[in-house]
Amino acid sequence: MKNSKIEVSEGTALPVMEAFYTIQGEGTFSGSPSYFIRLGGCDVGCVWCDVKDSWDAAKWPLWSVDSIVSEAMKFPSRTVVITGGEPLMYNLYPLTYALKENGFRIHIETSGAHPFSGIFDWVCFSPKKFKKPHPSIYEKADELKVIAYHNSDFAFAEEHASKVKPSCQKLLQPEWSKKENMTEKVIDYVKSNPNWKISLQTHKFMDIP
Ligand SMILES: C[S@@+](CC[C@H](N)C(=O)[O-])C[C@H]1O[C@@H](n2cnc3c(N)ncnc32)[C@H](O)[C@@H]1O
Ligand SMILES: Nc1nc2[nH]cc(C(=O)O)c2c(=O)[nH]1
Ligand code: SF4
Ligand SMILES: [Mg+2]
Repeated sequence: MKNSKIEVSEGTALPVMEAFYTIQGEGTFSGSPSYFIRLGGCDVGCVWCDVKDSWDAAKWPLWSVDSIVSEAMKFPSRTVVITGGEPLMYNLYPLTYALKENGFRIHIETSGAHPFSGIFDWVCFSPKKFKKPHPSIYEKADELKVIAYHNSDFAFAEEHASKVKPSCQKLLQPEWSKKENMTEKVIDYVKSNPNWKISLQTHKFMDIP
């Protein structure tokens, strides 16, 4: 067995905080049954992050790529969502290659703060003010999902919208703790700017993972 640090740097073993079968709650594929793989580790530091427990990678066990894939195979959906933490902190080629070989459709949820790696069918890019995105994300993003927490987030959303490819879906998602106030603003913004759509965290309303 190789040194585990080398395995993580090569992406053949990864820290897994949790892996669970649920319904994609957000974005373009909201409502789709999906297997979520949540990798541990994030250095972005969003003040409103709903999964702060994920930040310290050392807290989470290392799983081999083979064990991640064999767990995913136990569920009926062939769509996996790789999230975190920030999944692009790792080399995602070994994991995504192995998932593809086993017939999965692969989505990612990322802040884009690290260089892009891996093979994906759908890339959800959620840029953050707390750590600038790496330029490699802009040509990869299929969905731009900006969290509306403050009024300045609409201008931040437009700044990133100007850099993604024309086919990229543009979504505004109210930050959960500010949803009473921000949902109203998001509704008004989208009605005046119809190239945007609303994304809600529907899993939280349904009280599912
Ligand atoms: C927990 S993050 C993990 C993936 C990656 N680090 C990222 O931020 O895209 C998954 C998604 O949840 C969103 N999110 C996190 N906390 C949120 C909150 N309090 N309200 C609304 N969306 C939130 C993120 O913007 C991202 O789109
Ligand atoms: N149901 C459900 N849908 C989600 N979409 C993105 C999530 C994430 O945390 O990346 C998430 C999540 O945590 N649960
Ligand atoms: S980038 Fe994602 S995981 Fe990291 S702090 Fe922000 S929302 Fe949380
Ligand atoms: Mg979540």
